[in-house]
Amino acid sequence: MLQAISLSKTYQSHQALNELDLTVNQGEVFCLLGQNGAGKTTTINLFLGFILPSSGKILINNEEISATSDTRRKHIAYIPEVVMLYGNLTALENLDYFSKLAGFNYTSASLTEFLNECGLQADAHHKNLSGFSKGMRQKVGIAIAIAKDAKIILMDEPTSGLDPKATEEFTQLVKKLANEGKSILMATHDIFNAVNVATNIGIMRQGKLVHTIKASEITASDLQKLYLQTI
Ligand SMILES: Nc1ncnc2c1ncn2[C@@H]1O[C@H](COP(=O)(O)OP(=O)(O)OP(=O)(O)O)[C@@H](O)[C@H]1O
Repeated sequence: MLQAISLSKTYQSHQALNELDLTVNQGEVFCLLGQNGAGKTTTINLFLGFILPSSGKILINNEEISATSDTRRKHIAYIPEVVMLYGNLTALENLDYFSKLAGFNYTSASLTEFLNECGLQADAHHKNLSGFSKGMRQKVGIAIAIAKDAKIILMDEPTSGLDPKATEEFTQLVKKLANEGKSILMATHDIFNAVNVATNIGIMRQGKLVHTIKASEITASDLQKLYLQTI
């Protein structure tokens, strides 16, 4: 479980995040919506420890995380908008390398299984990543998260630039990960996908979370209306 309690971040005099309270339980997908500059990436960067909060707390499994804590690195995986891995290594080599960095030494059969689980076609397993599409890179990134046994996965705009088929594959994969007990937080501009994939949807405005909605209780069209009224 991932939690922010009254989390704030101020840059000079600009408040990028204002007392954010947010919980992503095990098995849940939380989608953060909001205009450019609303504070979505700031939220993710705080959870990742890339930046320090001005005030407030971050908890993982009910335990407060300090700036230097190892818990964060152990439990959280990050899938950025474009997954940057080694272009001159194959999918399997990248997966093997990053698994070993995290302290796991898998057989090639297990590594292959992780890539299969993420839907990367078998003929791509031995190809260099330099030729991979955004969707294929994302699958390798998610395979690394699974191999590292990360309980929490953070994603920044994962569906931007994906074609509809790749978006659908991504959605099914995220749902499967949530069913397996992962906590997933994603920043997105994709209202339709948010309704499809999320458990909860938050709408941010000027650093504040102004609405939190259960995805099962709203249609994409009503969410779009609420979003446009809110921002
Ligand atoms: N390093 C920084 N220094 C100063 N201001 C910053 C810094 N990083 C972010 N901000 C400001 O904080 C606010 C929130 O930015 P953030 O990147 O979190 O928004 P966002 O919701 O992720 O937007 P986008 O959809 O464009 O990614 C913005 O006003 C931004 O200009």
